[in-house]
Amino acid sequence: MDAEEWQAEQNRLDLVREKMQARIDEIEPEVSGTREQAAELRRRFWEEVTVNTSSDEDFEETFYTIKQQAAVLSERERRHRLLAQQWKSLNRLLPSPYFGRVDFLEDGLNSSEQIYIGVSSFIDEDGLSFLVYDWRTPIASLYYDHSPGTASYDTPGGRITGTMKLKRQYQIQNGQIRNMFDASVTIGDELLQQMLSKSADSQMKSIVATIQKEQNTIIRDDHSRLLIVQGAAGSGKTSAALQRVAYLLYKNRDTLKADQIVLFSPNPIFNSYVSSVLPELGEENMQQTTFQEYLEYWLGSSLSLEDPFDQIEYVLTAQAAQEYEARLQGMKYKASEAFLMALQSYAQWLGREGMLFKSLRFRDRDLITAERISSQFYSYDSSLRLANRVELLQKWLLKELSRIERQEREAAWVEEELDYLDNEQYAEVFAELHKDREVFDIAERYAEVYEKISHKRREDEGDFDFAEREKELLSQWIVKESFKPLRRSVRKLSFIDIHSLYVQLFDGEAGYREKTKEAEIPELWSEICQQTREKLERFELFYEDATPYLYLKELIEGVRTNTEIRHVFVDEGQDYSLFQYEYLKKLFPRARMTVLGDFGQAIFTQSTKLEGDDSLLHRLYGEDKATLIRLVRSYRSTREIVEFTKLLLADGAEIIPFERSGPKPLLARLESGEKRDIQILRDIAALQAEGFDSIAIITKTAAEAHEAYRSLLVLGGEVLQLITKETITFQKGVMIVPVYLAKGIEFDAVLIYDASPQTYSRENERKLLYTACTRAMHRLHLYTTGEWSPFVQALPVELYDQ
Ligand SMILES: Nc1ncnc2c1ncn2[C@@H]1O[C@H](COP(=O)(O)OP(=O)(O)OP(=O)(O)O)[C@@H](O)[C@H]1O
Repeated sequence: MDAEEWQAEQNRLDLVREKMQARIDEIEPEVSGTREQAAELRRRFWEEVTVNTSSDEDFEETFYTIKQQAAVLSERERRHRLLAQQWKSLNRLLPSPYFGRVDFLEDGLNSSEQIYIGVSSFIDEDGLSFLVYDWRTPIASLYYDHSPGTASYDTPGGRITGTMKLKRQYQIQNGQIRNMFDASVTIGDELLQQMLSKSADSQMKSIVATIQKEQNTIIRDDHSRLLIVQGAAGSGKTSAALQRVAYLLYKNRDTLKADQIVLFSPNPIFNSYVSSVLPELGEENMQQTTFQEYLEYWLGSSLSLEDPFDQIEYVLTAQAAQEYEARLQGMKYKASEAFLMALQSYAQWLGREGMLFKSLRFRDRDLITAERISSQFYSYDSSLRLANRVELLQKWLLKELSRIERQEREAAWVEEELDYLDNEQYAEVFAELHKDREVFDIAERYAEVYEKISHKRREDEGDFDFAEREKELLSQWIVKESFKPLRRSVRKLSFIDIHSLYVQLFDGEAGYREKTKEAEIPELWSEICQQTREKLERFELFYEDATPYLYLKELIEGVRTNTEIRHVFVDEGQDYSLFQYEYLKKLFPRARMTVLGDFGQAIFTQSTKLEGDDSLLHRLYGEDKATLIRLVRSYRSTREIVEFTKLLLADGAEIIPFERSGPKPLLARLESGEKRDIQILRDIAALQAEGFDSIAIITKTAAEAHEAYRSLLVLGGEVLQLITKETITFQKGVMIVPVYLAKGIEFDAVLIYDASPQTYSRENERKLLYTACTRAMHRLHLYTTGEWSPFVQALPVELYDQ
C-alpha cells in the first residue's frame, strides 16, 4: 500500500479518535454526575416523602409522592446506565476503533460509501453519519460474506444490492495502524494467518475481525428452531457460537437479555475458558452450566449421582470387570430413543396400574397408607394425564391432613407435649401465638364474648384468664407445627415413590415387556436389571440412568419448564444422548436451540450423530425446522498437524487445513517409562525455550494422568499442573490432563503421553486419540515405550518425523 494511502488512513483514524476522545470528555462528568445524583436520590428517598396514612386522602397523597419519587430515581438510573454503557464502549473502541472497511456502491446511487467496521458503532455529532459500524449491523455482513465485486446484504426492509469496490483490513494498536491489507478473494487470509499463529491462552479470544463466511451464517441465523453445526476439530464452532450470542443480544437488544440465553458446556474448566469472550465484545455473559449441574440440582438431594467423567473412566479402565459388557449395553440402551418410548409406555401403564406411593407416616404410624393413596389415585378419571391425577391427589392429601390434624388435637401425645413445655418455651409459644394474626383474632373474639357474658370489664388481655382456651390454642399450635413437615412433603410430592417406580422397571424381561411394550431388549437385560437395582438400593444412580430417572419423575409429576430462556446452546453436542435432547426440548419450550459438535470427537457412550440420514437429532422439532451447517476448515492446528490428525479418523478426508505451516508431528519411541518421562521433560524445556507457554501432556484417563503426574514430579517436573474434574480454571503453563477434560480447549503444544496399542487400539479409543491430538495448535508430540497404536501405525510415514 502506498505511503499516501497509508497516511490518509492514519489521518482518518486520528480524526475518529479525536472525536471519540471529545465524546468521552463530554460524557465523563455526566457519567459520574448522574451516578452521584442517583445515589444521593436513593439516600434521600425517604426524606423527600412524608409518610402520612391517617386519612384516605393522606394515604393517597403519600402513595403518589412515593411513586413520583421512584419515577425520578429510575429515570436517573436509566440515564446513568445508558451513559455508562456509552462511555465504556467508547473507551473500548478508542485504542483500536475498527478492524475493517468496505467501500460499497449501492445500485442506483452514484457514489460509494465507506463503511468502517468495529466492535461497536460510533456516530458523528450530527447523529447521522456512522464513523464506525457495529460488526453486527446488517451492512457489516458485506465484510464477512463478500469479496470485491457484486455484493449484497439483507436488511429488515429487503435486500440491498450493489458493488463492493474495496475491502480492507486493519491492525490498529493504541491508535496507530500497524498493518493494513486489501483483501481480494477470501477475507483476511493475511490477518487470519497472523491471528492463528499467536500463542494459546487460558482464555478464548473473540474472532470478530476474521469471522469466515460459513461462520457468519451460523452467527446470523435468525430463523432456525434448531441450528445444528457439525464442524471438524478446530473449525471455530465454539468461537462462532459465542459470536452468535453477541449478535443475538445486539439484534434483539430490546427483548433479549443475556440471562435468557443458556450455554451447556462440556465441563467446568470450559466455562471459565470461554467466559471472557462476550465481555471483550462489550456484552454480558450468558448463563453457563453443565448438564450434570442441572441433574445434581434436581436429583442430588436424594441420590448420589455418577458424573459423565466417572462413567467414561469406567468405560476406559474396567474392561476386565465381569459386569463390563452388560454395563456398556445398558449405557447404550438407556441413551436411546427406544428407551425414551419405553418410559412413555411405562407411564401409560402406570395410568392403569402399578403406581407406587409412600404412606404418610407420623410418630411411627401410618396416617394415610400407601394403599389408601393408591386407591384414591385410581379412583380419578382414567382419561386424565398422570400429572393431573397427581395434582388432584395432592389436593386430596392436604385436605385429609387438615381433617386428621383436627382429630389429632385430642390425642394423648399432644397433652404430653403440652406438659413438657417449660416456662420459657411456653412464653415463646404464647408470643408466637399472638404473632399469629388468625389465632390472635380468635383469642380476641373469645375474650370479647366472654366479657359480654360475664358482664365483667376486661382490664387487659394479660389479666384475662385464658387457661382453657389457651390450652386449646396451644394444642392446635403443637399439632400444626408437627404436621408442617408432612404438608411440606406432600407439596413436594414426596408421597410418590419415584425411586421404587424406577426400580420396578428393572424387574426382569417379562415384566419390562409388559410395562413398556418394548420389543427390542438388550441381550444382557437381566444383568442390566441387576446392576441398576443394586445401584439404586445404595441410593446411587449411574450417569446413564440420571436423565431417564428425571424424565420418568416428570412424566408422573408434571413437566418442569423454563419459559424465560429463549436460546439454548449445546456445545460438544455429540456427547449428549437423544434422550437428553428430548429432555432439553421439553425443559425450554420457548427456546431456539443451537447445537455445535463433531461426531469425530464423540468419546462418550451416549453420543448422538449430528448429521446424515441416520441422525435422529434433525427430527427433534420436525425436520423442516432444523438447519444443518457444516464446517470443514480447521483453523486451530498447522497444516501438518491437521494432515496427521485427520487420517486418524476413518472419514477424516473432509477436513481442510488452513494454510499455516509448522513442523510435522514428532513420534518418539523410548525404551522405558522413565526414559520417556525424562524425554518429555526435556522436550517441554525446549518448547518453552521456543516461546510456547501453554503445553499439555494429554492422557487417556484420569488414572493415567495421576500416574504420569507422579512419575514426572519425581523427575523434577515440579511446575506441572494436574487437571482433574474438580478443576474449574487453569493457568497457562504445563499441565497434565485426561483427554475428556481437554475437550473444547487448545494448547500451543500437545504431548501424547502414551500412544501405545495398550492405550489406543479399540475403536472407541480412536476418537479419544483424535480428540487429544487435535488440541494442538503449533506442535504435536507422541510417545511410546513399545509399539505404536494401530491408528498411528496406519498413517503414511511422510506425515510425521521420528
Ligand atoms: N474466523 C476465525 N478467525 C480467527 N481465529 C479463528 C476463527 N475461527 C476459529 N478460529 C480459531 O481456531 C481455534 C479453534 O476454534 P474453536 O475452539 O472455536 O473450534 P471448535 O470447532 O469449537 O473446536 P473443537 O471442536 O476442537 O473444540 C481457536 O483458537 C479460534 O480462535
